[in-house]
Amino acid sequence: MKKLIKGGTIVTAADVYKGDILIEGETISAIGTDLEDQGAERIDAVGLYVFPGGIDPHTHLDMPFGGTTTKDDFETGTIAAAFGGTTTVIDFCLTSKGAPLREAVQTWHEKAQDRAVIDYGFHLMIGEINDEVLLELPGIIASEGITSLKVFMAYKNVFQADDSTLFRILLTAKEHGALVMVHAENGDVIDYLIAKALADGNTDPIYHARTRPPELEGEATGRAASLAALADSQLYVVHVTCAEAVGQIIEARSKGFRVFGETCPQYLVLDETCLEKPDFEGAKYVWSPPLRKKEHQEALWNALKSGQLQTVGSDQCSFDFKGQKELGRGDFSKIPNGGPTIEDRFTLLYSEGVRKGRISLNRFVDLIATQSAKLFGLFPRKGTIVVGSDADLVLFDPSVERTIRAAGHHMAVDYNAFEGMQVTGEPVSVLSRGQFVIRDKQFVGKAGDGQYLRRQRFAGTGPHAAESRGATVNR
Ligand SMILES: NC(=O)NCCC(=O)O
Ligand SMILES: [Zn+2]
Ligand SMILES: [Zn+2]
Repeated sequence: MKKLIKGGTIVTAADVYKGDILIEGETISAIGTDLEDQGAERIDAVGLYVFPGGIDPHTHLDMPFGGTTTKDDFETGTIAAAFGGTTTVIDFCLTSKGAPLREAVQTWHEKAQDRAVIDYGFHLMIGEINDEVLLELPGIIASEGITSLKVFMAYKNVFQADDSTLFRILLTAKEHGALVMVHAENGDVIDYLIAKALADGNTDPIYHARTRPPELEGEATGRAASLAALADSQLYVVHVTCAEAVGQIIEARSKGFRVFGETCPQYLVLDETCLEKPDFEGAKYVWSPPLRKKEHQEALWNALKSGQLQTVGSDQCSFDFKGQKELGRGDFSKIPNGGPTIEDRFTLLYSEGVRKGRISLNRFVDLIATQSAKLFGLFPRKGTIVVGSDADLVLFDPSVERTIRAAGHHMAVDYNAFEGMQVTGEPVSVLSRGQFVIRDKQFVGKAGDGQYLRRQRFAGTGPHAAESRGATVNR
């Protein structure tokens, strides 16, 4: 049945205007003022913003880490995402050294396919490079539409790859039209600092931050950018936290290199003092890279505003405080890294960004959806509101004042990292490909309704540029 969204304020990365949206099947068939019902179900959006569904380019659902597995899987995680205004997630498919890449991709399909309530894609982690990997990769990029590859420069002896692997992946990515993503921290030096801290008896959560200083994120970011430039390839730095890393990205971009950056809500609103909370509560705030001193937040907001950082991902990676974060009592290095953020990403960016005058409404949409669609090969199917695009829409009430609480959230964890924060705005209804997933703040979707997304190759470079129809990114 057709649906007519009537009288809302439509917001894209370029425009803000009052209008109606007609949905036929899974896509938008008309946009205009005073559109006729034509037998469509009428949905009143007066007083609401109508945003494109959020795209979360950075999630870890059902992911093993540090001897345990994230609490949120593709069902609970995507339900929480939908409540929060996100209609697409791109999750990291982990691989194991020595095992075929296709096995890992198959495992990730099995985790997601009967559970996701919204659409999803995968990035592929590359931990080593050898003949098998080089043989398999082009086929996976082409047939699976996995057009982004992830390299960890930290987590020594677990995920960390060496510089030669990163460089060769950058070359391969250029050849086959993929975007290389890096977790940029100097894992070797961090490994030494952790061992030293523990040997000195410094075991509390705050030492997680002290052993991963911003200089080591800046250094790794600059190194990755230099290697990308040398390879004439494209680089996306995930979860940027500090002025040092932002500076490296700005410098690389000023020289014309294709270097992009993402930050996350936790780095914009929380700071290092959270790790000092008593009774081991600081463990709730252990992310890598760590939360920084408050002064770094200004550099992040400025870079989001000016376009030097392109996206805000959640880095959703949730572990219970009880039983999971507690694995690191007496040894901070054993605290599973990550936190629950998928549900609050959208509203936090609106509330802290738009409402506090740090970014415009258009920039909000660009950061929460459009740039991710462009960088990760989903535009214009997703990330905007145009005739022919998927009807992934968020009806958002900008006037609601509320307090974030674990008691009311939909993630499967026993705490919320933003507990007690006052925010303005709330998604009221969320549609994914024309179907309500959230209607009047109630979940009405179905596990398994989310579809796997084969994504286009990276836009604008290499022999595959012509395949990426019209997708320009903010350079
Ligand atoms: N960020 C974090 O602490 N956990 C998730 C894994 C990663 O992205 O490094
Ligand atoms: Zn990371
Ligand atoms: Zn991550």
